[in-house]
Amino acid sequence: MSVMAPAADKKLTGLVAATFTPFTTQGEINLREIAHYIDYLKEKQGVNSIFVNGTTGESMSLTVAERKILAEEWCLKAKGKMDQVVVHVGCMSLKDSQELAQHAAQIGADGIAVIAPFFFKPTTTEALKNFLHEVASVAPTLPFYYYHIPAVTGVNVLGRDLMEGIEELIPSFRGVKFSGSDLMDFGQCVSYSQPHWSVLYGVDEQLLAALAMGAHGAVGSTYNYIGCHVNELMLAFEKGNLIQARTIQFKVQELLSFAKKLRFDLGVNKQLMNEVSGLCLGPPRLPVMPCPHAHAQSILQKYHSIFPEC
Ligand SMILES: CC(=O)N[C@@H]([C@@H](O)[C@H](O)[C@H](O)CO)[C@@H](O)CC(=O)C(=O)O
Repeated sequence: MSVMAPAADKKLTGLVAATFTPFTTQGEINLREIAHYIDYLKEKQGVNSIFVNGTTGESMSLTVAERKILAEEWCLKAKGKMDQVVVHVGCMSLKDSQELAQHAAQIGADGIAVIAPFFFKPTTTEALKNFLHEVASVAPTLPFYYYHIPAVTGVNVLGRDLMEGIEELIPSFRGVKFSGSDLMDFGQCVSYSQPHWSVLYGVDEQLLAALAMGAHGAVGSTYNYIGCHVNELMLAFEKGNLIQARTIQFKVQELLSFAKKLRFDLGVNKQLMNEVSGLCLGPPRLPVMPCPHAHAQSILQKYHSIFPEC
């Protein structure tokens, strides 16, 4: 594999889809769907950046080898189509994370992100920072993002505390993907952030509140299938049309609260994407269970009743 030139350091903004990992019906990674997936996001959803191998991509259920093959394919097929491909390289093992970070640099990713390890959890901010530093230091030319998702990791270090002095430790630090609902911490991250950093929000059902706090963009799973509507939300907010922005945000909430009553997990989420997009992303991988047909159908019906065609 040839080593690519370091990615240009562009600020990550706007709507970023956290992609699902395509699997065959036998549960193997399905690379053939990736090019179609990218076209779908760009043409039908107006999404121009992707966050791959994250939570939605079931990274923790993939082998390191699978994650490399997937990252390579996403970067290759996104070339000339997507503005940015950020590869999540977080693992429970520091060595695995470093291997994936080096690999992301070799394949021309635009950035890497790292989640807090959550089996042996860092018990202090310093321990978490040291872990992130060790990963970032093997790919020093790649913009580095901390992936904050405390409800999943159980690591409750505040984003703002993590940011304190971080650039001295990680010169490639470029921001946080903040998938938490603590809007005070989020606001403090934005207020502390440097002009070349991005603070992106990852709880799709309350994006508007984060925009009011100054979010530079949004990363989420639902942007795979409601991206075009959320783009309108962001545009309305930018233009100061809060009524329109709120109307769209309330629709997102209506869909998600309906889905949550029917056990909205990754299996259901992925099936909704399959149904809406017509792509063949397959089932999730165990331990995530496939979505029962009846659930998928009623959520799909709700989706169509709330969101007309883009
Ligand atoms: C816990 C979780 O999966 N959160 C999602 C959200 O997009 C979430 O699906 C959405 O807000 C619906 O609850 C993202 O923050 C995750 C994400 O960006 C990723 O897959 O890396």
